[in-house]
Amino acid sequence: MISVDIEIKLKAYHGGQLLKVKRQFVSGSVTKIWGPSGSGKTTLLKMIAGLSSPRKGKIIADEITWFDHEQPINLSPQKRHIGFVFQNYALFPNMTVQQHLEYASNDTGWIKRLLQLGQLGNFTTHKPDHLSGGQQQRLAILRALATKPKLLLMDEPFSALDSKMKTLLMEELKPLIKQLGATTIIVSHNLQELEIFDGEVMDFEGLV
Ligand SMILES: Nc1ncnc2c1ncn2[C@@H]1O[C@H](COP(=O)(O)OP(=O)(O)OP(=O)(O)O)[C@@H](O)[C@H]1O
Repeated sequence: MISVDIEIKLKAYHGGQLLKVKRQFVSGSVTKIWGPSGSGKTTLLKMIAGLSSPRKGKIIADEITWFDHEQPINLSPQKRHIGFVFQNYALFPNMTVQQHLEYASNDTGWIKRLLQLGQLGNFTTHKPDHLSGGQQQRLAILRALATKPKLLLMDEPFSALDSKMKTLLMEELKPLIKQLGATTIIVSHNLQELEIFDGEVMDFEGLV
């Protein structure tokens, strides 16, 4: 269970609005986050991942405090053991597909399975600038899964994929996430595309 009770002062949204999020994410569940552009969806993911700090509040994961502004405690992203798919992929320009995955995992069987999942088996020696946008996005997803994270945060993870690839990938991703037992939070502008995942919707409209 991840318990989030935080306040974030959004820097530019209508001149500095306060975003309050109080929510529990049940272990192994999928939550789909939807809301207007600029409402703070990415910012929330970054706060959970430890890449930015809330103004106030607490984040507790399985009884371990990740963030508490009073104590103060702020665990580094490395200690939170999260898989993060960034909206802009954040790939390493000098690493090949294979190196991206080996950087995150030394489980060769798992890497092979991920390459199959993302249909990147024929591109293992390619660096990001020799991959299409959709291939880059798939690599970002595979890299996030490589560490077998218990918490998977995905920010618009399917936006660059054609509908056939999207469906295929999601169909394979669903059992894989279940196998990992990963608590999953997916930000998407298109809730319909996430239909395959059973889970609650968290609506950001009206939160700020
Ligand atoms: N670390 C931060 N602390 C406070 N505010 C931030 C931080 N990072 C970004 N912001 C501001 O928060 C607002 C929301 O940005 P964010 O990227 O979270 O929106 P979003 O809902 O993900 O939007 P989109 O759907 O367009 O991706 C922006 O105005 C941005 O400037």
